[in-house]
Amino acid sequence: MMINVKKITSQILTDVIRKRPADSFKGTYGKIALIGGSQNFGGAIIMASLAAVYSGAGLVTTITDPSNQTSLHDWLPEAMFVDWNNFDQAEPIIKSADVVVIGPGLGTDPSALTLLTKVFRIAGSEQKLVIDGSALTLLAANNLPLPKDSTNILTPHQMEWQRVSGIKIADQTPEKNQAAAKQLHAIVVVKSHRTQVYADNHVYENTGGTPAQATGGMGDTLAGMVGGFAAQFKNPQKAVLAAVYSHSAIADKLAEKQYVVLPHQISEALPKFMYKHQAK
Ligand SMILES: NC(=O)C1=CN([C@@H]2O[C@H](COP(=O)(O)OP(=O)(O)OC[C@H]3O[C@@H](n4cnc5c(N)ncnc54)[C@H](O)[C@@H]3O)[C@@H](O)[C@H]2O)[C@@H](O)CC1
Ligand SMILES: Nc1ncnc2c1ncn2[C@@H]1O[C@H](COP(=O)(O)OP(=O)(O)O)[C@@H](O)[C@H]1O
Ligand SMILES: [Mg+2]
Repeated sequence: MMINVKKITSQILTDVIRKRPADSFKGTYGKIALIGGSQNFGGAIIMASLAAVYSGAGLVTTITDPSNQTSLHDWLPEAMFVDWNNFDQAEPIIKSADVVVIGPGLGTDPSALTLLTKVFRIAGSEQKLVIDGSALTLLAANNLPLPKDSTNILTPHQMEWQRVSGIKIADQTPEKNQAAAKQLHAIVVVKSHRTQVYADNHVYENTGGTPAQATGGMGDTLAGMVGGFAAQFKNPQKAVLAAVYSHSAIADKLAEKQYVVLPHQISEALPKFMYKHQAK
């Protein structure tokens, strides 16, 4: 049976980006832990962290390889750092986070699998887990079940989705994707030139996006934005839709005058973009 695909439009922005109440503090806007950034892929977790901070998240901790600490703080003094080899220090931070983003630049070596397994084990029912990049590749390759209590948000590109769902890229129809997303009990963002979101029994399709986004780090940035929005805005499904829409709307604007859009430019544009489109 034909599935009716709903379009993601600018309407989602004023619907989700609320005006900030005067009587608020950092905690009002959520705590996020971002986990990733192996020695080879340090940029991924820095771009994801940049996106989370610039989206307006209240407090951001980046749990990554110690080789990234200096460059992280060069880019983002707002983020706190934890050495991902020190799980005793990382665990309480992960447990008390409203949102955990895991996967950007995580890598697929045994230590990455151990860390992913530990995080899945402690994920709680109040938490939102954004699972991206190598975390998706690892969970597919090792048949790791998703944590059953947390709200899980997967952000695969089409090849990562093929690995996770078993559906070949050419066969990734809305019907097949929705069936696989339901089976996972997860919100699934299938990223492409017209990204689709599978959530609360609906299929949404983004109306924006430009080939100027086809560059490394663009998905890492989306993962950080999804985390930043999910940390601040109550409804997780709508927060994901607003992040997906904002990500391409900012890129479309930049691509009016640029051949390629650099992922960090999207993050840097977020504060002004969100101010402009917040609820009246
Ligand atoms: N600067 C950095 O540190 C960066 C780190 N990254 C990290 O690198 C790790 C690996 O991610 P990658 O996505 O690069 O590698 P993957 O191996 O997961 O996916 C890339 C492979 O999938 C195929 N593929 C992807 N999208 C496709 C599509 N739409 N159609 C057909 N084939 C497609 C490509 O041909 C390639 O073989 C992740 O953890 C990611 O976060 C990347 O985000 C790139 C930037
Ligand atoms: N031609 C395109 N048009 C619009 N968006 C695109 C295009 N190519 C890639 N993108 C977007 O760029 C991002 C790529 O994600 P991903 O492959 O995970 O990047 P990363 O290198 O950060 O892991 C997705 O959000 C995808 O929708
Ligand atoms: Mg990616």
